[in-house]
Amino acid sequence: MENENEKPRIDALTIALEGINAADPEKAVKQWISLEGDTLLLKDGHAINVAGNVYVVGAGKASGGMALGLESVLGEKIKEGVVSVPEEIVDRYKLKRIKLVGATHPKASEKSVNAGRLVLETISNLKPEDLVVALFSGGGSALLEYPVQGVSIEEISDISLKLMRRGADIFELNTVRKHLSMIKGGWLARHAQPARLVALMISDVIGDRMDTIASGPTVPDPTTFKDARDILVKYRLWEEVPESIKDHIERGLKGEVPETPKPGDPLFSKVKNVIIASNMISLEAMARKAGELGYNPLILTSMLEGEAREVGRVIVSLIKEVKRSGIPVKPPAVLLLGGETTVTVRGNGIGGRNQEMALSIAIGIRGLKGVAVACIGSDGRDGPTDAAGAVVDGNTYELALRQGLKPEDFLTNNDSYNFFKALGGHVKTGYTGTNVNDFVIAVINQVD
Ligand SMILES: Nc1ncnc2c1ncn2[C@@H]1O[C@H](COP(=O)(O)OP(=O)(O)OP(=O)(O)O)[C@@H](O)[C@H]1O
Ligand SMILES: O=C(O)[C@H](O)CO
Ligand SMILES: [Mg+2]
Repeated sequence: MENENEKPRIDALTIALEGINAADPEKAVKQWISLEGDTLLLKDGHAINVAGNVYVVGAGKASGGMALGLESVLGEKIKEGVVSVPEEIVDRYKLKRIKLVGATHPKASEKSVNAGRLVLETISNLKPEDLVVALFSGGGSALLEYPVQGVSIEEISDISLKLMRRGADIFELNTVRKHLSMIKGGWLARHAQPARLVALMISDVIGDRMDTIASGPTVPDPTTFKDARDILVKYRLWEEVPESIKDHIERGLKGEVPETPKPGDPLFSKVKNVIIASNMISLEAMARKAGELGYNPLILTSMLEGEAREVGRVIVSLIKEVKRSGIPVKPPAVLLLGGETTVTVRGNGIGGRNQEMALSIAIGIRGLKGVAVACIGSDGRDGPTDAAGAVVDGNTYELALRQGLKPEDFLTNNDSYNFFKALGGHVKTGYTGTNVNDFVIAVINQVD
């Protein structure tokens, strides 16, 4: 019967929206900070005097919403601010004190350097009583840059693209970018001296390493010029990099140019870095919502990685075990996973890692009663499509066959978008304005 899956589908979507809501940039800032007289209070109890001027800087796809939240808390306290966002959304937020500048992502450009120049100018020649509030989120590395002397932004964006295409992960990519920048890797914090600095971050990085989020402009950098060189060697790019980049890294290796500021550097005694939204924070919010809906929630991970279709098969095995033996959690249950899978695209179809995972799960849960799974990209864009992801249940497979759609064929062709377009099941949120990676919500009732 179909209606036994209707409620799980609706509940899966309700829970998913709770996860996106928990990562809302404006709300997250307002939940994390408050102003009492001349004291800025953080949710973790940290208190900062704001008797001096307050300057705001930042960059990232969610940083416009963060700026909106900050203005509503600090208002007139803010003397001035510059935050870099994707040029497509630069007019989306109406701000009074903070200037949004449009730059480019995922490829950095002169617009990113312009934003970098404005940011550095904003926090130059400050006083000890001044406060800098930094707002960083995913996409910040491309949106904000100020290259080291002698290296061009084109050279940085070209080597970044080559590293991505050769499979470098975000930690490796940002290790290289930190060593070619006057902002990344803690340099922004040094530039802000002698003012105090609070950095609020929305994490799109698996494991939430703060030195990697937007390449950590305010965070001590444990990586070195040697790490950067080794990464370029690992991806067979050391012989290909422009002379300017090779020369700078070699001078860094010889100590002729300064290393990025390291953990333990006294400058960070006046810096406070906090993550105000992340995949785990959203998973915890979704677990609370699942509990309110009467389910036993279980968070399994916020660090999910691997080939989407294979990860889907593992999730199917977890669902079947819950139904069969109530292990690791008794039904009615909700399993919650987060992270960022990958897709090796071989076919000529259209899709995204969340839609592909949902299709793989639909194949595996065929015939299960009372089971629905939603796979969602929190930024609202799954792959080059207008869907955030998809929701499937134990009937999806049969429904597809009845319409002459063979799920396995669409999976083989990496054509998940067209599968859900034909059958239904797309989740469309529009651009959410945040990015804390992907969510999987598996709702499991015990109806048989
Ligand atoms: N036909 C397809 N089917 C499944 N996945 C695809 C397909 N085409 C592209 N992809 C996947 O979509 C990914 C790009 O998705 P997306 O644009 O959401 O990137 P992202 O990592 O989320 O970047 P951002 O942080 O900017 O959102 C690629 O890494 C690729 O693996
Ligand atoms: O901009 C970046 O570096 C990535 O989105 C990780 O935060
Ligand atoms: Mg995305």
